[in-house]
Amino acid sequence: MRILGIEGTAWAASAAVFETDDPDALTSETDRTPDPSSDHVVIESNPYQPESGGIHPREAAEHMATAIPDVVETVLAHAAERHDGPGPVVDGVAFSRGPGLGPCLRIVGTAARAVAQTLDVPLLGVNHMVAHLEIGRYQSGFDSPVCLNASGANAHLLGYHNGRYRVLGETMDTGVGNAIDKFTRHVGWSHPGGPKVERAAADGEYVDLPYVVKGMDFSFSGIMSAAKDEADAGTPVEDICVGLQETIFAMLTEVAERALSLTGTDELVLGGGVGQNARLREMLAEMCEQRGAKFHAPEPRFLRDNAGMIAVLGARMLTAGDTLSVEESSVDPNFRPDQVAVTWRGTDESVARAYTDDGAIRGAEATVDIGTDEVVKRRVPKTYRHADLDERLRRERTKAEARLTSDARRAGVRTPIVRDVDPVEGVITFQKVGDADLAEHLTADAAYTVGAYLATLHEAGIVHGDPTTRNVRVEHSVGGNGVGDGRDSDGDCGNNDNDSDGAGDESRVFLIDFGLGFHTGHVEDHAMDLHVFAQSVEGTADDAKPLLDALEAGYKSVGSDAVIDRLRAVESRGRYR
Ligand SMILES: C[C@@H](O)[C@H](NC(=O)OP(=O)(O)OC[C@H]1O[C@@H](n2cnc3c(N)ncnc32)[C@H](O)[C@@H]1O)C(=O)O
Ligand SMILES: Nc1ncnc2c1ncn2[C@@H]1O[C@H](COP(=O)(O)OP(=O)(O)OP(=O)(O)O)[C@@H](O)[C@H]1O
Ligand SMILES: [Fe+2]
Repeated sequence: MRILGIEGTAWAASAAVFETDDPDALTSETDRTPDPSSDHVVIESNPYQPESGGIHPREAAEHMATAIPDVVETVLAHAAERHDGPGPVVDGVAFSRGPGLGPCLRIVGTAARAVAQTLDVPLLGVNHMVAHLEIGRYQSGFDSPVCLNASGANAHLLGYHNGRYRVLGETMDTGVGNAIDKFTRHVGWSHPGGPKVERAAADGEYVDLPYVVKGMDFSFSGIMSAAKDEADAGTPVEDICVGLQETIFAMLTEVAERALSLTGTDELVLGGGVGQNARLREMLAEMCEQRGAKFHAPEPRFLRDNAGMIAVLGARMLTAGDTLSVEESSVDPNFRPDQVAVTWRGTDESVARAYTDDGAIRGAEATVDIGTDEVVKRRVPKTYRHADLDERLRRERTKAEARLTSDARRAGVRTPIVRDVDPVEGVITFQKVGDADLAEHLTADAAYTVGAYLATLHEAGIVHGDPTTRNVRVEHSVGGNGVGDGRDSDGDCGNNDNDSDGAGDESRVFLIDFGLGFHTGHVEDHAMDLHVFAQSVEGTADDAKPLLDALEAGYKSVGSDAVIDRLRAVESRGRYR
């Protein structure tokens, strides 16, 4: 099978030919794994370089209009050389349908339709973000990895579950590359800024900048304005570049680790143009090595925007029969990866793995030793982080966790009693609560209680900061070794797994892990708590809807509708900026 790929979402006018002798290995229908060493990919790219400022959509589209026909012609000539026998030189034409800049996408779409019609071969509409992740899965042979997409206009964590790629976490404002590029424009450097930051950082000293993660979501607006302020105040630019790399990439590495921890998988792949940065790759590799997880980063030509990844995913789609008619082949500038019906993978595959409790538990942040009635949580140094940043985060979070765990209990939310705190060493001793994580026994009742608990916190001006299904403990089996009176809401001491009367069950649910929490009265922060919990449910539950309905019902039983309204706004925000 030979596929032509065409890419042109923003800056890279690119065409590629992908050829494989074993197309069946590209779908889950067979047990075979693709063998990249015997496949063949050529990529021909022509980048658009703005004269000044960032990418201008109209100029970029003009670039596509002249460059796309050339790169397509070059790779088709290559395909013709490799082709023997009758029939068309390629078996399908794959193109980036979105996300991206509308004017650029339309040119790519038109070119793809024209070639497909001339050759009389099928058209394959590829989601660019899913292509950024599938190229890493293809090359690594990993089964069901978490994928960190670190590109210009995007930044998110994806995991496959139940026929779709779920967004486990993402930027709440700009993409990671765009954030870096905005800073470099501010200091007068030409586009793209990412590689220049990497070069400058080689000669700089670390400076502290704001670090913002909320569960597996994160935001760059605070750090970017602080970086600009530092530049305006005369801090050497190379020092700010070190601060930016160390802070932003530590944030991405932390959320990637949290996604590994939440899903239980031990495979991570990297995608996107910022993935070319050696420091980011080094941090991710180190984190994975220390957790015993496997890590794969494709080589740079497959990380930055390129048609090779489009052609490889196009081949998977053609093998699965996932073709587009010309009439339905319109482009979509806001095409989200979680909108894609993943036809080339089995519905029973999942990023979520069975959870095994073997004594010492490895969370994303800490190691936790579980005793008979005590739990010792140690924030061990993370060697992938700059030592100053590491020290600051461990100290701040240990203090916040001890204080907020107690504040939350005073506000009426069940949390473990804090028995001892050592902020310098980053160690807290807690009472042991529950006998399982909510992730293992996810019921509507418990989700209702989590909703009510979060609202109670918010009413008291506290946000949890990381309310995932692994940061809620439940008393699952009566007579287990957790605390509480062992009765469910019906008072019948029954197993609660199938008991979803929507009434909640406060005696058996506990919130833990307040290390990312803080005091705030902002509706936006409150809505983010709900969003973080909802994402963790969506990433792993087979049927998330009843659980999310229960969550909201529980929230409304205590909290304000304004927060639910804001949650809707958070969910619907266009994130491709
Ligand atoms: C939708 C699509 O058009 C978009 N594409 C895109 O953003 O191009 P990509 O090639 O994935 O990433 C470009 C970004 O990658 C950054 N970049 C490139 N090399 C870098 C490096 N060594 N260090 C840091 N950033 C780097 C650039 O500054 C730029 O912001 C996307 O994937 O989000
Ligand atoms: N007080 C407690 N009682 C019972 N189990 C606990 C307690 N504290 C932690 N655990 C167990 O240890 C696991 C990890 O704890 P915790 O979430 O606090 O660590 P973490 O490293 O911050 O995790 P992450 O950042 O991945 O959420 C929990 O999911 C839970 O199973
Ligand atoms: Fe991209």
